[in-house]
Amino acid sequence: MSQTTKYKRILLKLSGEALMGDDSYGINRATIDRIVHEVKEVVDLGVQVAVVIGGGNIFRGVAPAASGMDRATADYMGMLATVMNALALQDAMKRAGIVSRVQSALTIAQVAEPYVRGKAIQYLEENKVVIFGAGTGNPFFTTDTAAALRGMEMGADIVIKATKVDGVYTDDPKKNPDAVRYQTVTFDEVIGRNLKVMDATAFALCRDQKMNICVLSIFKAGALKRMVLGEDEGTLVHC
Ligand SMILES: Nc1ncnc2c1ncn2[C@@H]1O[C@H](COP(=O)(O)OP(=O)(O)OP(=O)(O)O)[C@@H](O)[C@H]1O
Ligand SMILES: O=c1ccn([C@@H]2O[C@H](COP(=O)(O)O)[C@@H](O)[C@H]2O)c(=O)[nH]1
Repeated sequence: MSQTTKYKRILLKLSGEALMGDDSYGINRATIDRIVHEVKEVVDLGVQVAVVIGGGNIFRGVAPAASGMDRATADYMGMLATVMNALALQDAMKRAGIVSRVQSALTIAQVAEPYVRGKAIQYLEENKVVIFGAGTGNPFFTTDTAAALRGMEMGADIVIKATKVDGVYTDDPKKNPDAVRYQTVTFDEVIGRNLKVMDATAFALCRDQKMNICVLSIFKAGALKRMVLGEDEGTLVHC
C-alpha cells in the first residue's frame, strides 16, 4: 500500500562529519551505506530528493595544513572536499540501486556536471536524486547556506538538515548535558540566541524566504522517513 507523504520535494543537507562514523576523518563505508539506506526509504516513497553534502569529514583532516592559509584558498579546498563526498555518496547510492546525478558549483568538467538549475529540476522530476557538490561555489560560505540556497532554487517544500544530533537544543548538546531540545522553534529565536546547529546566514535566508527547516539525526533509524510522512521528528524551525 502506498503511503501519502507530507512533502513532495525535499532538500536534504547531509553532514560531512556524519560520514566519518567513529573514524577520526574520511568516509566510513558502513556509515555511508547506513545513511544511504535512510535516504532510499524516502526515495522509495516517491519523494524527490536533492542533496547538499558537507565536507567536515575531509576538511577537518586537512585543517592543520590549511591553518595560516589565505581564507579563500582554504575555503576552495573545503568545497573540493564536498565534491569528493558527493562522488562517494553517488557511488554508495548506485550500489543501493538509487539513480543519482552530481552537479558541482565549481567547474570540474571531467568529474561532475556543472550546476545548472533547470537540469537539476529536470532530474528531480525524473525521480533521480541530485547531489550538489562544492557548496555555493563561493568562499566565505558554508554548505548550510548552500542547502538553503539550493532548496529555494529547486522549489523544495522544506530543507532538512540531517546531522549527528536529533534537533535544535537550547545549547550545544555535545557540550552541555542540560541542554533541552525544542520541538519547534522560530527563526528569530535561533538567530537571537545564536544557536550554532546551522549557520546564521542559512537561517536568515530561510527566514526571509519563508522556507521551513527540520533538523534531525541521520543516525536515528527511520527518522527521515517518519518526518516526510508528517510525523513528529527532530526540530522544526519556522517563521
Ligand atoms: N543549539 C544547538 N543545538 C543542536 N546542535 C548544536 C547546537 N549548537 C551547536 N550544535 C552542534 O552543531 C552540530 C551540527 O552542526 P555542524 O555544522 O557541526 O555539522 P554538520 O553541518 O552536520 O557537519 P558538516 O559541516 O561536516 O557538514 C552538532 O553536532 C552539535 O554538536
Ligand atoms: O559554499 C561554500 C561551502 C563550503 N565552503 C568551504 O567548505 C568547507 C566545508 O563545508 P561545511 O559546510 O563546513 O561542511 C567550509 O568550512 C568552507 O571552508 C565554502 O567556502 N563555500
